[in-house]
Amino acid sequence: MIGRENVAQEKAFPVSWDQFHRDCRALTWRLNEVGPFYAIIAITRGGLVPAAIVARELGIRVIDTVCIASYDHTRQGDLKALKGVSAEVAKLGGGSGKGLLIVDDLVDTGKTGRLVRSMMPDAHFAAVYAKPQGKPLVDTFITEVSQDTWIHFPWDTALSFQPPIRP
Ligand SMILES: O=P(O)(O)OC[C@H]1O[C@H](OP(=O)(O)OP(=O)(O)O)[C@H](O)[C@@H]1O
Ligand SMILES: Nc1nc2[nH]cnc2c(=O)[nH]1
Ligand SMILES: [Mg+2]
Repeated sequence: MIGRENVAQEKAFPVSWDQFHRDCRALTWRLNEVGPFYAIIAITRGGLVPAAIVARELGIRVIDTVCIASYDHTRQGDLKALKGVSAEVAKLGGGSGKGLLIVDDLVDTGKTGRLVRSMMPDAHFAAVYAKPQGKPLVDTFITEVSQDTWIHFPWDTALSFQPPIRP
């Protein structure tokens, strides 16, 4: 079990729906230069949201999932691959993943990315956000945040009252 408490001075990086949508569009502009892709593989669950946006922008209708569980809120446990890519989509990628696009919301330590890459070594791996440890695993990303930053996604958060800076 890797505890996030090992990471000193955690900073918060809240992302709104609007910002996330814009960052996904920016990611797609970059991916459009690299494709075309036969299919998108979303790493669940966080990758489902950017995968839908990227698929819409690139006109891709074949979408599969690789289901990985590792974090229990902010603590990372052992990685569990709950579901791999379907035989049909694996065939499109010729067994090595060539021409397939893997999408996730972020790479942090890179453990999830490494596992998925081992399943499809020639696939293109894109994430919206990247931390330094995970960055070498992704082919395309949009925004880098420091390793001691926790990204708060809009599907995990809600608007709430903030006390004023000067009480
Ligand atoms: O680079 P790593 O340190 O492996 O972390 C990155 C992974 O962690 C989060 O998923 P999580 O396991 O929390 O599951 P979820 O997508 O279902 O929320 C995130 O969506 C990435 O998939
Ligand atoms: N929401 C969220 N999940 C993560 N999983 C690994 N790192 C992060 C992060 O910074 N934010
Ligand atoms: Mg995830």
